[in-house]
Amino acid sequence: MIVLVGASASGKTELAKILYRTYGYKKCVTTTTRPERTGEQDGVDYHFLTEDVFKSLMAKNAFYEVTEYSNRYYGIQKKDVVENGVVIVDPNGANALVDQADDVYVVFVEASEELRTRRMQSRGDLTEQIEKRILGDRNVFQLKNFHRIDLHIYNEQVDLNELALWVHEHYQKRHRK
Ligand SMILES: Nc1ncnc2c1ncn2[C@@H]1O[C@H](COP(=O)(O)OP(=O)(O)OP(=O)(O)O)[C@@H](O)[C@H]1O
Ligand SMILES: Nc1nc2c(ncn2[C@@H]2O[C@H](COP(=O)(O)O)[C@@H](O)[C@H]2O)c(=O)[nH]1
Repeated sequence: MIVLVGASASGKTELAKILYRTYGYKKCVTTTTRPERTGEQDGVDYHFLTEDVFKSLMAKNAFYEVTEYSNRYYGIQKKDVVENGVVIVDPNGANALVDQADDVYVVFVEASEELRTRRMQSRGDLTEQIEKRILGDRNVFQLKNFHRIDLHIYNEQVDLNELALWVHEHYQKRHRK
């Protein structure tokens, strides 16, 4: 499983879409209590749950891990981790998978704060939310917070198709070892 990790608007979602579309990876849909953004779909982008339902699943030990981000819960349900999958999580999620799951390949996606701010503005995020994410991400996405990184990539003015090919090839190479 490819685990994509990176700060907000580093490009993880777009990169993942190419991995599904072009190379046949399957999406591991995670679960959140945050509201849907315009264009997002329940069961496709996330499993969107109320806090009560989320907590009842926690009580049933349904998650590999649960984290809080921007005052909302996010979690990887055990049932959603599939073979040849791609999952997008923060360092807590990546560490939980590295420690507990098989065949985990962690890809850290980086882009500058300036570019990420512009991308968030273009997708219509609120200014206050952007500032909060930029500041919060400075602490969260530090190398020291990861148990392991297998591939470190930079999505700064590059062709995302080439970046996706790079990730796919490196992941496959590791499989052939
Ligand atoms: N290499 C690129 N070239 C052009 N646009 C890009 C590139 N990478 C990302 N973008 C654009 O930046 C925006 C943010 O990208 P994306 O949604 O993939 O980020 P993300 O890391 O998944 O963010 P979040 O964690 O906040 O959901 C999108 O509108 C996307 O189209
Ligand atoms: N540890 C986990 N992190 C997760 C999970 N699902 C998503 N994420 C991360 O949350 C942020 C915010 O995502 P957004 O869609 O609200 O912009 C992002 O960094 C994701 O990587 C999860 O199950 N566990």
